Amino acid sequence: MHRLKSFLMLTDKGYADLKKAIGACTLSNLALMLPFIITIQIFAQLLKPLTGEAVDLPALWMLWGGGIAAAIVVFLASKYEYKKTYVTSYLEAENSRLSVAEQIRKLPMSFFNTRDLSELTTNIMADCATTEHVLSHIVPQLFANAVSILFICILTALYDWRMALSMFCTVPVSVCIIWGSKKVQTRLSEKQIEAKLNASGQIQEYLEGIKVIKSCGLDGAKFSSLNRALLLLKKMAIQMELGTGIFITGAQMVLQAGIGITVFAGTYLLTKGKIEFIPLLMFFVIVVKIYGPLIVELTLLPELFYHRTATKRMRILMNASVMEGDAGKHLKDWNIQLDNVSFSYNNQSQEENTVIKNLSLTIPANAITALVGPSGCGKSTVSKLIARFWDVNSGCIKIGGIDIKTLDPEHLMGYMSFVFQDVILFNDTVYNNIRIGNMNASEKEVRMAAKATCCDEFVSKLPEGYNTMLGENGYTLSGGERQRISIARALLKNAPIVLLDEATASLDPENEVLIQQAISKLIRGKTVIVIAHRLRTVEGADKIIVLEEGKLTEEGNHTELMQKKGLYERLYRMQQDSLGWSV
Ligand SMILES: Nc1ncnc2c1ncn2[C@@H]1O[C@H](COP(=O)(O)OP(=O)(O)OP(=O)(O)O)[C@@H](O)[C@H]1O
Repeated sequence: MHRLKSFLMLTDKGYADLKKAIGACTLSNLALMLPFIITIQIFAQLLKPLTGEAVDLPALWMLWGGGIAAAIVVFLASKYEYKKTYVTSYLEAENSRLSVAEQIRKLPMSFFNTRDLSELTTNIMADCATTEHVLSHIVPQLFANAVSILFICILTALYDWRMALSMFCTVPVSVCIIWGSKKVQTRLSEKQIEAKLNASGQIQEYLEGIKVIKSCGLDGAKFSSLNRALLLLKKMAIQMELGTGIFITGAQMVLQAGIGITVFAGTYLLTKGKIEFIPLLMFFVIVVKIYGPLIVELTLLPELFYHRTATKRMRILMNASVMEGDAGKHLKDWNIQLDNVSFSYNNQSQEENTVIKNLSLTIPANAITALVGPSGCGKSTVSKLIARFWDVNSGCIKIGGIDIKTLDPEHLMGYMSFVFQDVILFNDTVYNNIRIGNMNASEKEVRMAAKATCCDEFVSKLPEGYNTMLGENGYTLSGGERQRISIARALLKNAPIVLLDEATASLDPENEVLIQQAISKLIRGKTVIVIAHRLRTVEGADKIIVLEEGKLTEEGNHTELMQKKGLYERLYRMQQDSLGWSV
């Protein structure tokens, strides 16, 4: 049973509930036998005149009474079963969705590098729905049916083992057929799930990229690749149905041969005088009745195989090791130090994969440090490593003398504010989008942060001011407005370390002035790391670190670096020249 818990990835409560659901389902199945047993008894009474015996009327009335009582028991047992199977399975599905989301929050970014959004959405929605279905419609029924069948098998065997043998002799053969098809079904399930993921990925890409698709005239090409993905999905779904259908139908045919064997064996025993007519009739009624649950059992087993395949990715996700660390260690000094750090995104040590190479540098506390260098030199990567989005492959990063690998990532994040070029806004009100920076902030503090970052003026023009819904990723706002909201968020968080990654790169001069004003309020008295392409914007930084191909090449302030006449000076001059460029 414990294997079932890990197979279905259940929580402790979910596992306890599943055991209750199996018990309730078994109880309900056994209760359903009561009317059947009573009907047989009534039947036996009514047929007595055929053998010259008299009908026992008081016994018959008792049986009618028993029938009514059995109906009440069936009703109560079904109600209990419903509550225990369906209600608890939906609760458990909700829990498992939450635990997947919780796990995703704790996973290192390296985990996401090999997975796309549609796969993770499938993990949270479809895989959890599969578990929900298995919990509500498969496992309890599978176990309960098995118990009921075993119960009837024992009862009939006690009465007449020869008839029991003829009734159940085909069961092991048909179960073996289904079990033997496990490999084929797993392969078909894998292919179908792969096709499903591919199709949902294509749909997502098509919808997300609709602007580019239209502007580049890719409608035809992109639509045909989406079309191909959907056709493949259809093909795989049909293959899956056919593949499963062949085995299930084959197993059912073998199973139902048991009815013929029972009739043949019963008739043979009757002609030899080894069984009486009425018991034989009862066996015939039982055999017809029992084959219903047996057929259901044969169709439920393949669903269990499918579930195993469908939840493979979810299992990998839930078993992936999360980033850990101490949440109780407090940082008191914001001096950041990188000691001989090397890093590659795919965790491989070959030179061509290494993005950061034996990098040692110091980012002084309460000062502005700029990371500059040619595109792809590793500026953003360094900032991601400092925030522990990824762990370094070798060397170490210390903040205030403490290795950040020993700190809980969420705890570490509490010391940092980020302003990225790509602002992520949620489909919520302006107010709540700012408050994300500090969920404990009062309304006054949120409004103050919005005013300080020049959000107030555009928010007051929105139809419902701070209560205006922003739509998915704030599509109703301009780039500059979105950026100001993200700075308001960071200001509200008031973290001692601020990371600015190309925060003003794509803004027009008017917006840039507003954002510079907002940023200067945000970074006052903080340890600031600025990543910038336009060197003009970091001329005033206390320290400028120049990177090239993941290595430190120069460091100093603007004047010192200009005097060195190295890479920085070259890049600076090139950018100055390009200012005169026009179309
Ligand atoms: N998630 C990722 N997975 C694999 N490689 C990555 C990933 N992110 C960045 N890289 C690679 O790492 C290298 C450094 O990227 P990074 O974004 O740090 O450079 P950058 O200096 O910030 O560039 P830019 O100035 O163009 O933004 C690049 O070669 C890039 O292709």
